[in-house]
Amino acid sequence: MNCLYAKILDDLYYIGANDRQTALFENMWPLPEGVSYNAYLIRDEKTALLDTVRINKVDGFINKVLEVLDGRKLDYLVIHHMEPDHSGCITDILNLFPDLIFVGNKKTKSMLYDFLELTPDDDKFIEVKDGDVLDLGKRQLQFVMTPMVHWPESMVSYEPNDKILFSQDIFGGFGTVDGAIFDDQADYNIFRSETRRYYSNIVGKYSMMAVKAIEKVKQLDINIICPVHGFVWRENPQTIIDDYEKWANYEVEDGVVIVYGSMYGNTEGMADHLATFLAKEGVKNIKVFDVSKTHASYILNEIWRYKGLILGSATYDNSVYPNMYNLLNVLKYNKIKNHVLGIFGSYGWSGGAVKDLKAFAETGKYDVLETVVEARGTMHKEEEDQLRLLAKEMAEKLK
Ligand SMILES: Cc1cc2nc3c(=O)[nH]c(=O)nc-3n(C[C@H](O)[C@H](O)[C@H](O)COP(=O)(O)O)c2cc1C
Repeated sequence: MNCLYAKILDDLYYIGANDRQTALFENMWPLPEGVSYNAYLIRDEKTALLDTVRINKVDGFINKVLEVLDGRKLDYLVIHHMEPDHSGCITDILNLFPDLIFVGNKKTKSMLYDFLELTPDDDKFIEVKDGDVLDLGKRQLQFVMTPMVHWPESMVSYEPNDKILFSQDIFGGFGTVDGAIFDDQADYNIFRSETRRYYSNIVGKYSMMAVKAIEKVKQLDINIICPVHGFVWRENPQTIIDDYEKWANYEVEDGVVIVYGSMYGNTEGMADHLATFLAKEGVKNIKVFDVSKTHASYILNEIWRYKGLILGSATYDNSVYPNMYNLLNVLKYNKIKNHVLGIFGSYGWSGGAVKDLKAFAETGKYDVLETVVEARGTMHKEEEDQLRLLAKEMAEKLK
């Protein structure tokens, strides 16, 4: 039965599960490299389980919890986050240890009823607020509220003796933990893109709240970060703090993402010409995506990374191409900032795509390039020259 287990420190254990079976996280985001659900168990004068895993991994998880408890009962179940990928086994754990005491905040308590129909008595639920401490014996857990990162009840806890942050979704990423549970056992560069894809698609829209949460946890002296997805950071926790801080502040690198929506190749041809012109202008990182082919989560991941964004669309029923419309919505609700935006498109008779792209540009905080290129049918010499100009304007902005 799949279940991962590792000793982090004396009487502190990682218990988690790799999920390579689920195709789509939240039934939306592709998981080609899987995802891990991480929980932690502290064996002190009191025992405490920090979160659980998704229900599809319940059997292995329960076995491992029992093994690590080694005959002891579970005193506390700390719930940092009620999303089902972490709360999925709560009822099973409660069935095993009916006397356990839940630890959560006010919102957690109501969610226990909303999602699991659990109504613990007052003496079976410790309601914590910012700064409250749960004493386990040698170790304590100090709670820090991190609302909307990325649910209202989300909170983290800090263990001051060993300087450990149990950070729930914050500092997590997609990708299974393949043998290497700790950051010093693996090359993070291999996982960075999947971590950014997790951030940009799952946490990104709450970036304002993420900035606040990161500011709060940065006040703590941290040696180890234990998130609920991905590595345990014990060698270089600052690496993931720096990455998250950068992404939450929409800090970007030089480079351009071109995304196009095209049925018969006219818009695609413009995109390829534009990429060539950008390269000639000396732009180094250029990525071109067909909006109908690449899942929006990958496109958003690259947009989150690079400063330049150029959107091109064929006209479809007087409007922007439907799959591009979907991406525009993704960009809108993620409140993308710090980007230079270019626009191009193609139409057959009365147009519509470029008009819609221009209207989209006004909905966000984009630095919109002056040249907008619109071809009737295929790109002609005039549009080719305009695309060259558009590339030049973008390159100038990246200098
Ligand atoms: C299903 C369909 C619907 C279209 N609707 C419109 C339209 O409403 N207005 C318009 O000007 N052109 C319309 N066109 C024409 C395309 O926008 C035009 O052929 C464009 O060059 C296609 O670009 P592409 O080769 O990148 O797909 C439509 C084309 C198709 C195939």
